[in-house]
Amino acid sequence: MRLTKPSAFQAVTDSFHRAADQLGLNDSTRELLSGTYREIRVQVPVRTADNSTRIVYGYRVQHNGARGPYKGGVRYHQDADLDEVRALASLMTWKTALVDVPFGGAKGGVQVDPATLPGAELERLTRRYLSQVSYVIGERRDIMAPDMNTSAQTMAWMMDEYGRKSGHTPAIVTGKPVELGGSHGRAAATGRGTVMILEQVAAHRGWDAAETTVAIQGYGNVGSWAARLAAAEGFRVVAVSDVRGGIYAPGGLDLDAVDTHVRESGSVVGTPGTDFIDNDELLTLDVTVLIPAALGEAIRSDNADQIRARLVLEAANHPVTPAADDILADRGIEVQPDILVNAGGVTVSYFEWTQNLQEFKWTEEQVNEQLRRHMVAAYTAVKERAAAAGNITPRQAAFQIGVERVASAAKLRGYL
Ligand SMILES: NC(=O)C1=CN([C@@H]2O[C@H](COP(=O)(O)OP(=O)(O)OC[C@H]3O[C@@H](n4cnc5c(N)ncnc54)[C@H](O)[C@@H]3O)[C@@H](O)[C@H]2O)C=CC1
Ligand SMILES: O=C(O)CCC(=O)C(=O)O
Repeated sequence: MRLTKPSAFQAVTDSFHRAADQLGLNDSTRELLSGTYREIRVQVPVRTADNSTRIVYGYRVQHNGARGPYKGGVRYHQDADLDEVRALASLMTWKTALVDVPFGGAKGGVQVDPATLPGAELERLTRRYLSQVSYVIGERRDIMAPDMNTSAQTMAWMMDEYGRKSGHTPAIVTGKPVELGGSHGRAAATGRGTVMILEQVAAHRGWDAAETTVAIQGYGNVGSWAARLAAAEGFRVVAVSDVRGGIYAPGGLDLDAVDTHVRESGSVVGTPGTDFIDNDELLTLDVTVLIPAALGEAIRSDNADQIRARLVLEAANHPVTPAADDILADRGIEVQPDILVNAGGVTVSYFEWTQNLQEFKWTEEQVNEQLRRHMVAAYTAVKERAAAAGNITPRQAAFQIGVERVASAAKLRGYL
């Protein structure tokens, strides 16, 4: 029984400790892997349109680099504090290990609501943040990428700013525009990886795609690509949402109409032919599959017993708290974990990085084929580990695999 709400970092570390118990890790290994290697907080002064200065705070947390350079996105959000960034950085360590790309784990955050930064302020903030953290990053040290409220444009500004001091260095960030050395397929990769996992589970369970209904919270980069690609594979996407609310059409959404409405109005809400639902209602719809693809901790102990989906695919990072995870497991609802489901993004980031280092471009077909190879291998490893252990969840199996690989690399390097 948990009496106080754990912080985000404590919550994701809970999964690490469960894996560490199951693997029988010794104390020094546990201490090394549960902590972070380096955390920096920087002041980011931003000159505003009225010629005053606004100070915001940015973070970069490098969690573990045993398997390769630190790797992870940068989030702009008013709640992106050090604890949240730490939590997200640690997830990157287990994620890169699980999908077997040669990176460690890191994450960045700037604690600001980007909607409050008009015009050129967002670019000035991005350049200043990059410059403040430039002492700890590098194309073979720590490589950034987009996350919530950051985009290919943000990465273009970061690459350009880094290049002012260090010379043209495309591999310093991934998720760049294709014209600047970004990889074909990176924009869609996290949503595509999510749908690859959906296909695997559906095949395993014998679900017919047309009968499989899907609700998605969040219609940004990840959620919108997951929706479009799931629909393209024949799944029935019945509900999507964004920060302003959600839309529902039991027969299936017309996603072209949704995209047109988003382009014109900035929100999914009000798409013709749909009913309004709020985000709480979306989470508790009677659907086959629920895909949280927005913020962390969307599913908590206060709403976990109302979830009616048979499968939760964690496209967002840490969308299910540990207490909610236990409730869902007790209720027989399968949860496929973030470090597997949303790993398509960092996998294609790895392909982008290698393309940049080799100064060579892959086709989109090559990218998607290699992405499928990594995603299916990771899914299969998780399924087999869970089956062999008998009584562990996919999350526990995924963490066991990730933690085992990082512990092994740390030992081989002589850290332990
Ligand atoms: N972009 C990427 O490649 C990856 C992203 N992720 C995770 O996926 C999630 C979504 O990221 P992106 O799609 O990149 O962000 P995004 O900024 O492109 O889109 C976020 C979406 O969530 C909605 N949203 C924000 N606050 C909300 C709230 N309180 N309730 C409901 N909806 C809300 C926004 O309106 C928007 O539709 C995050 O948890 C992120 O960490 C994970 C792996 C890679
Ligand atoms: O593409 C990347 O390097 C990192 C993506 C990310 O931040 C994540 O997987 O949470």
